[in-house]
Amino acid sequence: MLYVKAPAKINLTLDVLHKRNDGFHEVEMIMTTVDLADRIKLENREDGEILIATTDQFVPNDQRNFAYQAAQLLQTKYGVKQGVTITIEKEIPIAAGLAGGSSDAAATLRGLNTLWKLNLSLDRLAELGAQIGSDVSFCVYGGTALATGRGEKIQEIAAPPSCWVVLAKPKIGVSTAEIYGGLQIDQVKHPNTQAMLEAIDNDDYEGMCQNLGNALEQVTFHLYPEVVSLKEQIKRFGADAVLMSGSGPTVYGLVDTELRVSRIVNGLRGFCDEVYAVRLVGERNLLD
Ligand SMILES: C[C@@](CO)(OP(=O)(O)O)[C@H](O)COP(=O)(O)OP(=O)(O)OC[C@H]1O[C@@H](n2ccc(N)nc2=O)[C@H](O)[C@@H]1O
Ligand SMILES: Nc1ncnc2c1ncn2[C@@H]1O[C@H](COP(=O)(O)OP(=O)(O)O)[C@@H](O)[C@H]1O
Repeated sequence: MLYVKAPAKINLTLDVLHKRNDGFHEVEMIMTTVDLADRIKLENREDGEILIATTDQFVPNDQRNFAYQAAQLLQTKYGVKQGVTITIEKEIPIAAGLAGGSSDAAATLRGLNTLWKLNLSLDRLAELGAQIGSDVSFCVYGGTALATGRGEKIQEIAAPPSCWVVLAKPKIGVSTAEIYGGLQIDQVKHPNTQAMLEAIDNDDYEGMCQNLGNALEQVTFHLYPEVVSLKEQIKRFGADAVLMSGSGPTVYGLVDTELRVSRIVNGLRGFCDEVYAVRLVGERNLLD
């Protein structure tokens, strides 16, 4: 039996460059891990079955679960005869832009690599992860990275300046496919990825705050105006900078003092039920 942690990610930048012939979009994103994590228990089964148990009734408990797909991929690629019971204690909100499902898949890949003694490299696990979803490769490594391609090409970068992150998720679930589908490529507002890379490199908190940017905001904001109001609230209650993560609808605020974190969290009471005060993890492997 083995426990693995599956942390959420946020996007510090998300740029969309163009639409590809395979239907995906070419992206350039800076992603970083935060210390809000699902907990996954992996227990060997001699009957070869893959079973999913989850604490959240809205998470699928069959082949649709990305953790199931991760286990099945390892079984078929490497002729594994064992099965596994995967118990997912869900902490990361679902369909939120925080890569919860992708991180569960990545943690399952890492965990089963150990439990089933497969001895695969992280690079190989990340390659396999890309077959499940574009965000899984990043989640295999965690830490902070520049992700390109459809999101699966990962280049590790330094950890961003340490700070608090207030995450707020409105009561709506967003479909990533719908948001990419609504994007008009000639109207994209491109973030300055280079400036963000420089800010991170220089451990420059203000520079990081000034250069947050997400090309998908305009689509999600148009479809769900409540996300715009939430972003305004977080800013008004004192965050240094605010951005939507991924395709949304979660919005996060960066703050560098604990006192202001509680002010924002208290201020959001009544506007938003799902609020989390977390920290950037930034570096790889701090959570396992
Ligand atoms: C927007 C981002 C940013 O990190 O994250 P989330 O909001 O999901 O957390 C990712 O690009 C999401 O990655 P992920 O959620 O793994 O997406 P996938 O399952 O691979 O794709 C779901 C659908 O989104 C669209 N898609 C996804 C990635 C991409 N580069 N271009 C796309 O057009 C496609 O329509 C695809 O069918
Ligand atoms: N382990 C899982 N946890 C959460 N959602 C999952 C999981 N496996 C599959 N899903 C499906 O993935 C969809 C996207 O969820 P999630 O990964 O939480 O969001 P996002 O892609 O916005 O980061 C959900 O609607 C759900 O049906």
